Amino acid sequence: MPLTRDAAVNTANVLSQALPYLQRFVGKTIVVKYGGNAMIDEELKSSFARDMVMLKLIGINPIVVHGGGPQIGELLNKLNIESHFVNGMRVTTTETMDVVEMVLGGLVNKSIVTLINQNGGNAIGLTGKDGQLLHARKLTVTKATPDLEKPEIIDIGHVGEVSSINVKVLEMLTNSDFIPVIAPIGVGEDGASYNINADLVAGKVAEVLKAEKLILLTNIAGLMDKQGQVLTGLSTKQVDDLIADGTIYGGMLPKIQCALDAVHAGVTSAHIIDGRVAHSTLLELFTDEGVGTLITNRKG
Ligand SMILES: Nc1ncnc2c1ncn2[C@@H]1O[C@H](COP(=O)(O)OP(=O)(O)O)[C@@H](O)[C@H]1O
Ligand SMILES: CC(=O)N[C@@H](CCC(=O)OP(=O)(O)O)C(=O)O
Repeated sequence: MPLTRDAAVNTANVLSQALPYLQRFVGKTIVVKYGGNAMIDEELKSSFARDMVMLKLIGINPIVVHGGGPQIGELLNKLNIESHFVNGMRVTTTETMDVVEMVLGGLVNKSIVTLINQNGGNAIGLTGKDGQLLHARKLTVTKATPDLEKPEIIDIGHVGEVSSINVKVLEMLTNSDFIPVIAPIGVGEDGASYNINADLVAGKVAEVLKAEKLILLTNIAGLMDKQGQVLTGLSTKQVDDLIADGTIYGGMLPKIQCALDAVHAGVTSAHIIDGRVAHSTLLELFTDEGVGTLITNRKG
């Protein structure tokens, strides 16, 4: 349907208002973490894919890292395997690791790649095994005990952290106009698979690429205080206090940790935004309002 004159003028105004942001971000790399909880319905998934295609077309370099926690949980459920989490990380037995690899590297990765390609982009899906993109080592998780000198070490199985990233693979793809879509599975020195929290992978990718922004799309309006108000412009000290008093828990723990690590390592800003809002990435990048929690490297 053709636009009315008013609607057409409005569209032109919106495009024109985006000009200063375009000037700032063209040529820059933006790492977007697409959480499994933000993959709600087909329309929303399609709006995400269109945003990535549009960024690439206008000369911004999007790198997608995806999650898929709820999708893994669904298949584990069908297989009668229980899900357990420690500090927001899935306890990953050998049996669970197989399911994680199938769901993330197969189902979820290929559905995002297909959507981007259907919308006119050129996406290539990778797990950390492809081109040895993500080298991983076992993650050590500790729990405080009354004896502060000796925290208890908890074994959560095949859960990893990124030890190094083969940046050449990403550079090769992005220089050839592809959009990399990365599933958070790492490879150990012995070739073993590691399940890595997708937020942590996105944060590390943003760090090594010296990205302009790390955008974390999730299923909540942002980082909230106890009253449910979205918090923004937080310092490291404030975040530590919010973790200590239990305001930040579960899946928000790795998210906030990787956002802080990324900005400390030189990423200009990290954003935790509501992936349930259509075109939330474009709103965050190209409007003054923004749509979530902004974290920058502020001391205090
Ligand atoms: N302070 C907080 N503010 C907002 N969400 C929080 C907070 N603490 C914990 N959460 C939880 O973290 C969840 C987001 O993490 P997670 O479910 O792992 O998302 P994703 O799948 O997008 O990575 C929220 O839905 C919320 O339940
Ligand atoms: C170790 C660990 O917890 N890995 C995650 C990987 C997927 C993920 O991070 O998905 P979301 O971003 O959708 O939560 C998991 O198994 O659920």
